[in-house]
This record gives sequence, structure tokens and C-alpha cells, in this order.
Amino acid sequence: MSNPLHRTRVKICGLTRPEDVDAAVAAGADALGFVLWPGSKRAIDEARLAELAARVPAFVTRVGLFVDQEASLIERASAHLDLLQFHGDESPAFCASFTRPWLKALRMRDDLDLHAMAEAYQGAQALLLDAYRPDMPGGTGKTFDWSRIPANLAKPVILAGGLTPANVAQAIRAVRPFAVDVSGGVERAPGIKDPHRIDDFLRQVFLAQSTDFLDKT
Ligand SMILES: O=C(O)c1ccccc1NCC(=O)[C@H](O)[C@H](O)COP(=O)(O)O
Repeated sequence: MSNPLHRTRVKICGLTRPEDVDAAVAAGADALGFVLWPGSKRAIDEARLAELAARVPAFVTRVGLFVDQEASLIERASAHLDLLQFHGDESPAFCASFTRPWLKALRMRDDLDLHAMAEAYQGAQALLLDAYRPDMPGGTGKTFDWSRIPANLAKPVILAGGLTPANVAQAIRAVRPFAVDVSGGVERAPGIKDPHRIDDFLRQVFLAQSTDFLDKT
């Protein structure tokens, strides 16, 4: 994103509690992520999704996270979601088979060819890039080498993986992503967000792009 007027969008992920949804909305988050994969410490079930999604106001995007799950579950959950985020080995055709726009999450394993993935998943709204750990499909709390992200990728980038209030400004300057995505960096414990850290994260994003704007105009 080379436009100095671009506002880096923020997604707060792994929300499990009403008060955390409210805190993220109040802080100015653009999108909220709900993990529907039962293997996660941040997993919620469909009833909880319905409850949390109903609190989200207009113009804030409700994103559901899935890892190689049944189409029937994704279809039911879609009633409460604006966007789907796929973290497993889902094919492009599977991702595109629902009534919602979607993101493909990619873990930055050493041999990952991002240009090839952008081509394969060209139906995605964006690629969410996260750290690779063989035993975890997401939410690792780890950063990766941001210099591996090519500037000319054919899809918008959502930068994830180990972002915190302390490093998000540096990440934005290094990568210039469409959006940043955080989970562990704004938590007190897995699935339990800290409203002060959420505020601080949003503030750091705002400051990073404000100084960038002033530098360029
Ligand atoms: O959070 C999880 O437990 C999880 C489990 C399975 C798939 C995805 C999952 N989380 C994805 C994310 O929350 C985002 O990729 C996140 O921004 C990165 O997490 P973190 O490094 O903790 O900020």
C-alpha cells in the first residue's frame, strides 16, 4: 500500500467474551475474529458466535475462522458472519463455495511460494500471512521474517503473527499491509483480551500511519 492516505485496517482476533467484543469495537477495530475450530484455546461454539456477533455494530466486519471443517458448519455459522477465514488445507474451490467473501490464511513455512498462492487463491479478498509452527494452524504468537513478503504480491496482505502494541508500528512501516491482525498480543490469557492492550494496539496503528502521512505530505 503506497498511498499515504491508506488507513491500515485492524482485526482483533480470537474473541470469546461480550466485554472483549465491546472493547474492540470501542477502540475502533475494523474487524473481529471468532475461532470456530474446536482445537483452539480461543474456540467458541455456534451459540456463542450468535451471541457475540449480535453485539457487533454496522461497518465492523465479523470474521469466522475455520480449519478444515465441515461445509455444513461453515454454512450455519455464515448466518452470523460477514467474512470467512480459512486456516487449513482448504482448496480454492471449497473456500469459494460459500455465500460469504473469504480470506486464505497462509503460514510462512520456508518453502511457501507466495506468488503461487496468490494465483491459486485469486478468489480471496486478501491473504492473511502468519508465522509457521508445524503443530499449530494459527494463533502462534510468533512473528516471521517480514522481508519475505514481496511488495508486488497480487493480493492485499493482512499481516498476522506475534504483533503487539510494541512492534505493530514497525511492522506497518516494514510491510505496508492492507491490515494487521492480532490475537495474543492484546490478551492477558488465551481468549481473554485486555482492553488496555487493545486500545494501545489501535493507538500505535494510528500513530504509525499518522507519522507516515506527515512524512509524505
Ligand atoms: O488463535 C487460535 O487459536 C487459532 C487457531 C487456529 C487457527 C487460527 C487461530 N488464530 C488465528 C489468529 O488469531 C490470527 O492469525 C492471529 O492474528 C495471529 O495470532 P497471534 O500471533 O496470537 O497474534
